[in-house]
Amino acid sequence: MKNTKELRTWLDDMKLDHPLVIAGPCSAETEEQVLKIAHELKDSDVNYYRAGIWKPRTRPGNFEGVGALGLGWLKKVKEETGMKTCTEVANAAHCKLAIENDVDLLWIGARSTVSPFIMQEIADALQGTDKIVLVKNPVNPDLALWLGGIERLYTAGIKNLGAIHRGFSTYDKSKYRNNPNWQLAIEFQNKFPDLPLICDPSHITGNREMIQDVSQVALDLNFDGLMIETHWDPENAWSDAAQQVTPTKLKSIMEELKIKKTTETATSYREPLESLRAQINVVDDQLIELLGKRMDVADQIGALKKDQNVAVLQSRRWNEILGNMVLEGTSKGLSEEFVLKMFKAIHQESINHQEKIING
Ligand SMILES: O=C(O)C(=O)C[C@]1(C(=O)O)C=C[C@@H](O)C=C1
Repeated sequence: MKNTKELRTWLDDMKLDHPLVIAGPCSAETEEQVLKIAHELKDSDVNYYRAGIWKPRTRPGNFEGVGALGLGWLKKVKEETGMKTCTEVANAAHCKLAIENDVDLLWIGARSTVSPFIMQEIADALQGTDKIVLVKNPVNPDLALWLGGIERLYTAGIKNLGAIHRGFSTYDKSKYRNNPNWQLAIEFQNKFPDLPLICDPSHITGNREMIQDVSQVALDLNFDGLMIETHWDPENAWSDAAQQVTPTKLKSIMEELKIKKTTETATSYREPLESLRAQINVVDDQLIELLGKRMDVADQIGALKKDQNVAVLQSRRWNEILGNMVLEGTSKGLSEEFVLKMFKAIHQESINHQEKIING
């Protein structure tokens, strides 16, 4: 699959003056709940009404969705409000039922994207469909697996495609339910700048208080739209209660979001930008030059260690450097997280250099 402008035709054809908005409850619970939320969202920026019908849960025993019964409720949403509808599909049977019931947009969840078998089964079941199909990232930060899933659909003749960034599972404690790992989303855009990319701040945060901020970051990073779980009574939702917002809150989130231009041609922007970018280029060259010098010194230490039969890893020295650099870095306005990440990468490169000297 190659990047082409055609990948975004379905989105361009909608001629939206705001990001694409997909909203609705995490799960369809009752017909009354589905319709009540839909009516509250009818006169808003929402383009597609979402509701999970089949819910993959981490552990058995939780509410696993109402199943095919909910498809009739989504049909009613369309009849009564005119909003288009969408739901998650996870196997061939779901795809068949969703298409038969005229669901407009289907998404594939993170737990399905991880499995090439499931992705192929879904691609075969949807062969040639003109429905929009969005693929959530796999639970683990694996760009190739994510793109591979999308490619399976593309090869099956599905051309109205897109991706949803819902964050990545981590074992580390973090303020997010699923780590946004924005760098990976940036790499995704570098490879496929025209493939529509939607952010799911509900699953990234797991916490309704953080949805506004994460949505803003997504728009600042040129995401094309947002999928936000919305419930008329979030606290009592049957699934994901902590991350759903009310329809009123969703509307205020949309109003407060600052939508920025991709770029600007005015000289008042271009001229100072060019001069600042020239400065960045000089500093980047210096950084590379210095890193090269540091590795030369590491090579010399490596030769010494080889000579004296000493181990490459020197934890005490290494921890001393890390501690000092975090202090230095934070005093210059750098975050501890960044300093640690950067020096861990430098240390790894230094070890690789010494390994080559010692064993090469
Ligand atoms: O000080 C050393 O012994 C080094 O080899 C240098 C260095 C570094 O790059 O700073 C590399 C490996 C060690 O684990 C500790 C530090």
